[in-house]
Amino acid sequence: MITMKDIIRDGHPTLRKVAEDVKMPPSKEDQEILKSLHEYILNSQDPEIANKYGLRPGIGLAAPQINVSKKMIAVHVIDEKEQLHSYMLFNPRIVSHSVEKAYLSSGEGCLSVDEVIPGYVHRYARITVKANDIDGKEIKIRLKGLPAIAFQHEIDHLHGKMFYDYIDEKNPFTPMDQAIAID
Ligand SMILES: O=CN(O)CCNC(=O)c1cccc(Cl)c1Cl
Ligand code: NI
Repeated sequence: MITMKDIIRDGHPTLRKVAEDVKMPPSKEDQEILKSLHEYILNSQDPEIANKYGLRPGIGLAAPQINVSKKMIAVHVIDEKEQLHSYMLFNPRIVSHSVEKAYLSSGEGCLSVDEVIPGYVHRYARITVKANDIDGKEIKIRLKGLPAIAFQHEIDHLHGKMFYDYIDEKNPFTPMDQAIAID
């Protein structure tokens, strides 16, 4: 199982690389890695397991964060309508998005960043993602709200981007006039 010692931190070069596409159909090894990312998030959201193994909670995880520079992400998050969004994906890419932006009013955090970096991270409010599922089948997902934000945070990891790259240092809490605040 993945624990915090497997998570690489800011400054490690892999976090700034563009990850490799995963060849389809996926190998057993790639499928195991993808499952381990998803397992970490579930474990990190279980108070007992998280406490026992000292896991920082997460709603998503990307393979580069465990020093695997391949396009794999896992997300497990409940949206504002109490709908569960749980995914393990290869090669996710945003194929279309809203003009409208959104941000988490509480800002964002990252397992690969040990300090708290306050500020609004402006992202697309709605996105359409194409990806391959664990068996290699192509899927298309439309997302909004917190799941859309989480997907953008994870897909950024596959392109060497970190959430704080978007925070305006001079005024970290710039509320973009047209942007939606998500609590
Ligand atoms: O890349 C994934 N992580 O670093 C896991 C820890 N961060 C989070 O779960 C997290 C926290 C706040 C906002 C977003 Cl969008 C995310 Cl994703
Ligand atoms: Ni992160």
